[in-house]
Amino acid sequence: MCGIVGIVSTEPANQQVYDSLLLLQHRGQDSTGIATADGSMFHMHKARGQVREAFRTRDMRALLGNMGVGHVRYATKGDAANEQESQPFYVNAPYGIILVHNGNLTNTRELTEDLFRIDRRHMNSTSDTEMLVNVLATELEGQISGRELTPDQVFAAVSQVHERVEGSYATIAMIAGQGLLAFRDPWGIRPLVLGRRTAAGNDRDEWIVASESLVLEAGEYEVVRDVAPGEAVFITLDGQLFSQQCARSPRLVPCSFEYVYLARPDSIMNGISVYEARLRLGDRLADTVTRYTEAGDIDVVMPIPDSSRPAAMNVAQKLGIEYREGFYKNRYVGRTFIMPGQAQRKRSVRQKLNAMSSEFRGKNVLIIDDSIVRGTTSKEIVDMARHAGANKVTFASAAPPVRFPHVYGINMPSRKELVASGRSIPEVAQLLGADNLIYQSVEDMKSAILEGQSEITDLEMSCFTGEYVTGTVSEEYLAWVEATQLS
Ligand SMILES: O=P(O)(O)OC[C@H]1O[C@H](OP(=O)(O)OP(=O)(O)O)[C@H](O)[C@@H]1O
Ligand SMILES: NC(=O)CC[C@H](N)C(=O)O
Ligand SMILES: [Mg+2]
Repeated sequence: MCGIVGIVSTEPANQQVYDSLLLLQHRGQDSTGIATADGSMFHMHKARGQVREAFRTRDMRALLGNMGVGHVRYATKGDAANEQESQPFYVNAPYGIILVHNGNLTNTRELTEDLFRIDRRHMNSTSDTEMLVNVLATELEGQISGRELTPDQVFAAVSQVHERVEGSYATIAMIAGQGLLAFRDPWGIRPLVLGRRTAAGNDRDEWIVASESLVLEAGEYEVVRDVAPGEAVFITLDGQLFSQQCARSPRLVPCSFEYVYLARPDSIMNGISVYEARLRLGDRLADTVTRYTEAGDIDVVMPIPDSSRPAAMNVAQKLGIEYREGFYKNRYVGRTFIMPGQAQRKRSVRQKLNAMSSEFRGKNVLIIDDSIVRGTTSKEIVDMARHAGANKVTFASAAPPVRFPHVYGINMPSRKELVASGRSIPEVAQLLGADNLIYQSVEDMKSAILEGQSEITDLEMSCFTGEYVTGTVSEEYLAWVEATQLS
């Protein structure tokens, strides 16, 4: 779950891309990069870590030109610490392409072989994004005839990309001297939204494509629409927009985990407000809590900041029990779940959260989190609550048990590390040290997220159900992922 942005402006793009990346920081903290295009010349700066520490003034000054793309990385393939695998990725032909990608390709083994043997292209990393840009380049090369690149040729190349790659990919690419291309996989698993603005005194539109709508709002762009699953959008250097459906049978099946945890609550994704989805997750969870508890079991309801706040608020309201904030969060520690490596994640939970004894002493607490994945957070939290003097600890998750690997851009590749995999709910409760553990059901999660809208009938929920929407995800593939991917 990386964050991506692309801009075709009438002014220098560097600051706009930087500002957008700051707003997408919650989607990835491993590394970041910006590339701009000044005529046919590309400029790029990439570095490890977060946006604020990665770009100095001199780096920004060198990013010339009115078109730009940016990326914040949360690695899912390859090496989180390897700068060579940070994005954007560049290939020098045809024309020169620079690409950013949010998602994860699931047929990288086949692609590695084909890219080398058939396309004779050399990959210098294990990143799936390097493969994606090379497939795009090969297909674009195959479509170009004559001296001019046409939108139809670009769209034909994207259609070929859809045929060759599998998995999830929300993608933005700059083609030197030509324009900006954005496309989304045929299931629309990862998000991508299109925006437009016309600056005062300007006679042409400026365009933005980004992972989340809050970026558009902040830049005073009007939200045009989400890029459709399988669709490609091509914006020329002078601001003309062309779009076309490039997939054979597109169907919107967006990732449920965006609504549960990943996205910022102030974003609207595929027409669904993330904040409202989280409130509704709280409503449904309250009903389940009522079924699994007795009167007197809960004195106060508490969120684990930050992501579970909306759900916890509505649980409290629906149960008619007081909402209190007993955990104080250190705002200078980033999101722990998206940090690489279990040791760092574990250390950071303690640095990030502190329990206030006055809120816990002698009380029966219902602690709400948006999800329990590895159990890193919840185990520490239950322990902290007990040390702070809690009497009875009930723990509830606004998402169902995570039992299966996520292979579409969220780094949970191995069943071994998922606390609910192969365990019953009482066994997980015991492991976390909670007196009672309550999970949202899959049906309730789905209807809470989709309530009130009719266009989407399905969500990508594989980490909860084990059902994968794309082709090559088999038991054999999952075993390979478990043996080779990051953890
Ligand atoms: O079971 P785990 O493996 O611990 O993962 C789940 C936890 O990780 C996330 O929090 P995070 O600290 O990343 O971000 P937040 O501040 O947005 O809640 C999520 O909100 C859960 O609290
Ligand atoms: N989370 C993501 O979207 C990751 C993108 C890409 N697979 C990488 O690892 O860099
Ligand atoms: Mg959290």
